[in-house]
Amino acid sequence: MEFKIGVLAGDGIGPEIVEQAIKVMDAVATKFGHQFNYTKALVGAIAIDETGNPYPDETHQVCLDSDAVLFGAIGDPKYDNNPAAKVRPEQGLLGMRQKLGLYANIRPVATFPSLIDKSPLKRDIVQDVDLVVIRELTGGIYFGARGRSEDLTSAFDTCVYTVEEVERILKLAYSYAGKRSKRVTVVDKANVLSSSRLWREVAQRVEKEYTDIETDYMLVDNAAMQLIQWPKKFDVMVTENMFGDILSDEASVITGSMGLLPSASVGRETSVFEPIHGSYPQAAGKDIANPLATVLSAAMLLESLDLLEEAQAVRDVVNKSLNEGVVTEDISGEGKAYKTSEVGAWLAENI
Ligand SMILES: NC(=O)c1ccc[n+]([C@@H]2O[C@H](COP(=O)([O-])OP(=O)(O)OC[C@H]3O[C@@H](n4cnc5c(N)ncnc54)[C@H](O)[C@@H]3O)[C@@H](O)[C@H]2O)c1
Ligand SMILES: CC(C)[C@H](C(=O)O)[C@@H](O)C(=O)O
Ligand SMILES: [Mg+2]
Repeated sequence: MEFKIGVLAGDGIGPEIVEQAIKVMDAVATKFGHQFNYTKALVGAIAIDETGNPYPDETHQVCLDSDAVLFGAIGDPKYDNNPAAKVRPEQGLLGMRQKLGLYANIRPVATFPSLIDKSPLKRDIVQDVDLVVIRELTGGIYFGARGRSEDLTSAFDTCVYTVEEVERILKLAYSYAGKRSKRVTVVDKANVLSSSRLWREVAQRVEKEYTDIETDYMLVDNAAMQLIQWPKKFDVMVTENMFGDILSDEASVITGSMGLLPSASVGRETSVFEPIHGSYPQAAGKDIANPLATVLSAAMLLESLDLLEEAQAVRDVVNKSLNEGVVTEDISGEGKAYKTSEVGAWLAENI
């Protein structure tokens, strides 16, 4: 079969890691007799440099015209270190999520058996963890009114959620839980925030529609602690935009590296598949970043195209590379550290 894939590599390590995922997708295409037609488009700092816009209209059109989009990462220290910058790479990512209506970000976190000892957490804590963070992606404090007082002595950000936004993400989380171990943990800060009290009110209503699913409510500070103390307690964790951002980075500690966690951003228009990590500027151009989060995002992309066997082949070859120690420096420990490009080539050869 033939598919149109939008490719938004972005900044920093973005191009290097996306290149490896494409090698793997091309190997899948050869093995299974498909054709992936890639269209590259600009996003982030590189898009600002070349067009002045972090998410140009042409890029949006490429996303709309694609069956799925593979995304690398955005972000550049020249903007991070300049709080006064008027246009920022992150606006490209947020603009894309908003314009494509990508309201749900699905971030699976599962232990890789061969990496158990790479986690700083104890073996019995990380063994057999299999959870998914479902992060609301187009609402909350990321998209509320923000600004600065006229005399510049204060600034504000606003966290707003509507009943409809909360209901929509909760329903997606419950339908996910229905296919898994039937447990949902709703994470909020309902003891303080009125937006969280709205979440809890809506959740208490939605919960009643899913009588076969067990619901827990947990305050986010407690959830941050329990996530690394007893991660096996969680199956589907659903939460608002900023809490989900923070908790999923925290969860990467369970697997052993930020370079391992993939995600799918789904919603109204074409879905986008993106590693949870950023542009890791310290590693840009050095061929050392772990490409597996992006390769596993490509596996989620294949799954979204109903290419289930193909997605499994990608997961299998990733596991094989981990078992055989063909890995980058973040998880190589005492063993040989392979280059980003070497890992990509090995995966493609062994698919
Ligand atoms: N989705 C995105 O595009 C995205 C996500 C997060 C951060 N950012 C942006 O990225 C820039 C850098 O942010 P940051 O340093 O806070 O976060 P980051 O995720 O880029 O890096 C944090 C740390 O995680 C590790 N890491 C990340 N990716 C890795 C990989 N593939 N292999 C091995 N180790 C990896 C490294 O130790 C790195 O120092 C900022 O401009 C930020 O806004 C973008
Ligand atoms: C870069 C930033 C805007 C983004 C977010 O906070 O959503 C990132 O941290 C992520 O997790 O994709
Ligand atoms: Mg993040």
